[in-house]
Formats: sequence, structure tokens, C-alpha cells
Amino acid sequence: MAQLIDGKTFAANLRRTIAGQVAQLNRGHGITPGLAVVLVGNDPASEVYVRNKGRQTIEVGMQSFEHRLPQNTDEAQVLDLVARLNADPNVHGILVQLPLPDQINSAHVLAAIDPKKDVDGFHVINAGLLATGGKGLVPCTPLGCMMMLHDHLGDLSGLDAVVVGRSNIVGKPLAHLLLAANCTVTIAHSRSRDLPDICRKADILVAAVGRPRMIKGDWIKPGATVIDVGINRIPAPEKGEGKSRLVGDVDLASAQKHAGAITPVPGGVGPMTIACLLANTLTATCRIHGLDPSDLDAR
Ligand SMILES: NC(=O)C1=CN([C@@H]2O[C@H](COP(=O)(O)OP(=O)(O)OC[C@H]3O[C@@H](n4cnc5c(N)ncnc54)[C@H](OP(=O)(O)O)[C@@H]3O)[C@@H](O)[C@H]2O)C=CC1
Ligand SMILES: Nc1nc(=O)c2c([nH]1)NC[C@@H]1CN(c3ccc(C(=O)N[C@@H](CCC(=O)O)C(=O)O)cc3)C=[N+]21
Ligand SMILES: [Mg+2]
Repeated sequence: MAQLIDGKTFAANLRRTIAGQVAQLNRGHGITPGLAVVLVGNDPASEVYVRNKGRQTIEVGMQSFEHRLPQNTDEAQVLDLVARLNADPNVHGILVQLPLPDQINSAHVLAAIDPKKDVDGFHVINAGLLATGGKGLVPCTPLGCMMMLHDHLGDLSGLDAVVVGRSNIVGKPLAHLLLAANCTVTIAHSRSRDLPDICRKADILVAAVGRPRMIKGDWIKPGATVIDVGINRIPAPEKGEGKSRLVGDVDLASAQKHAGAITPVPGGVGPMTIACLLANTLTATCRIHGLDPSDLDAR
């Protein structure tokens, strides 16, 4: 049976470290990191994430600024808010919750965020820095995946990594991080031929697809480490009429018979994503103030 990689506990420990560092920044320099989250529209799932982020931001001693705009907001209004957040000295991190309503071009909005405050790491400047080995802000979900992999496997040099999914927010940045960690990286996607066979070569298999339980146990090399990024809400009639539950992109029951270790959904990558958002906000705060984040205590 595969070991379950407990992202919930890992994230709680990371948040405790961050809380200590925030206190240190506050005592030593009188700085309180501030994170602004912009939510356009009233998607119930996004509401839950934004509420969780706000609560955890305050718990680590940061300031949380939530901006909720109506579904019919136009692009100019979002750009105007982003400009004000860029100029606000109490705001060190800006996250615009995706997806945005259809009338708003998300590329325009992401391009308007000050790259130094881009705690999602989605701005083309930060994407370019990641691709060229520079020092920018790294997307939260890939960062959280790397932390769990390093914790579980130590050095990743020479390992075969397969990332299923090539989005700009998960698959591509994660592939860059794995490459920088000296893995041999394959990126698979919807046009890949014989996906099961590609997956079977992986020492590290990452699923970032958005298809509930698509990846089966017999696609997994015996002993492989599996990171399930997928967050899929599916009907759960067994819990009662109209109820739902979360499952990943990996079929956990069959995968556990083959993998060496696997992240569960929920309780795997998701909690790490929010903890890494707070870590990025701390990093951004330090850099904006000309401080080196690695000088803070790592306890
Ligand atoms: N845990 C967390 O914190 C987070 C979780 N997520 C979850 O991760 C998943 C992926 O998110 P995201 O990257 O934004 O999704 P996207 O929809 O942007 O990308 C999905 C990728 O999967 C590929 N794909 C789709 N179907 C198949 C298939 N049948 N076989 C192989 N590849 C396929 C697509 O290929 P192509 O490019 O060819 O279309 C695409 O590259 C979702 O479930 C999302 O909810 C996302 C962000 C954070
Ligand atoms: N600009 C932007 N940045 C994002 O990082 C971003 C986004 N937009 N839009 C949506 C996706 C999705 N995402 C998740 C974060 C945490 C959990 C999470 O904490 N999940 C818990 C369960 C939560 C629940 O029960 O609903 C878990 O997996 O255990 C899930 C998904 C961030 N995203
Ligand atoms: Mg992310």
C-alpha cells in the first residue's frame, strides 16, 4: 500500500514557520505583510477558497484585503482596482481569482499586476524568470508540489518525471521546476499518444488534468511518487440528495496498490497551495523592502 503524503499537516507546519517569520519581520522592521485577493462574480467554489485564504492570511499575522466585485464588472474596473493595489504600500501581494467572467480578458489583468506583487507568479515576467532560471515569484501550486517531493524523496536528480497537463498555472511551471531540480521531464497533454505508457515510465507522476480519477493504478510504475493536483467536484448521492465531494485526477484506490507514495484529494496539494501563497506574500514583502527572505529564521 502506498504511503499517503499528508499535505494538510505539511501546510499547517509551513504556516507555523511563516507566522514566526511574519512576527520577526514585524518586530525587527515594523512591517506587516498584506495580501489582497480580488474576486469577480459569485462562483460558490471561489467563495470558499477566498474565505479560506482570508482566514489563513490573518492567522499567520498578515493583513488580508478582500475585494469582491459583481459578475457584470467590466475590464476597466478591474484594471483600475489593480492599479490602486499596485500603488498601495500596505499591499505586498495581489491575487486575482481565476477564472474571470467572459467580458474580462484575464491576460490583460495579469499583465497589469506589478510583477513584484504577483504572488500567483502568473505575470509573463515571472513566467519568463522561471523559464530562464531567474529569481521571480513561483506559482503556488507547483511550489507546493516541489516542497512535498523534496520532503519525500530528497534529491530529485536523474529521476524521470511525467507531468500530465500543460497549463500556464500548473503543468508548465511545474515542469520548469522539475527540470531545474535535474529531473528528466516529459510533459503530456490531450494530444499525447498512449498516455498510460508515458505514465508508466515515471518515477514522479504529476496529474494536473481536471478529469476525475482519469489516471489508473496500472498506469503507475511500482513504487513511483504520485502528486495529484486535480480538484474535481463530483456528485455523491451516497452522502444524500444533491450532495457532492472532491476527487483528484488519479483513481486513488487503484493507484495506492502501485505507487510508493501519493498525495490524497482532499488534503494533499490544495492546502499546500494556500500555504505557498502566504510564503510568496512573505517573499514579496521582503523583496519590496530590500530584505533577503532567507535571513528570516526557518523555524
Ligand atoms: N490543488 C490546487 O491547488 C489546484 C488544483 N487545480 C486543479 O488541477 C487541475 C488542472 O488545472 P489547470 O492546469 O488549471 O487545468 P487546465 O484545464 O488549464 O489544463 C488541463 C490540462 O490537462 C490536459 N488534458 C485534458 N484532458 C486530458 C486528457 N484526457 N489526457 C491528457 N491530458 C489532458 C489539457 O491538455 P490540452 O493542453 O491539450 O488541452 C491541459 O493541458 C484541475 O482539476 C484544477 O481544478 C488547479 C489549480 C490549483
Ligand atoms: N489566481 C488564482 N490562483 C489560484 O491559485 C487559484 C485560482 N486563481 N483559481 C482556482 C484555483 C484552485 N485553487 C485551489 C486552492 C486551494 C484548494 C484547497 O485548499 N483544497 C482543499 C479542499 C477545499 C474544499 O474542501 O473545497 C484540499 O484539496 O484539501 C483547492 C484549489 C487555487 N486556484
Ligand atoms: Mg496556483
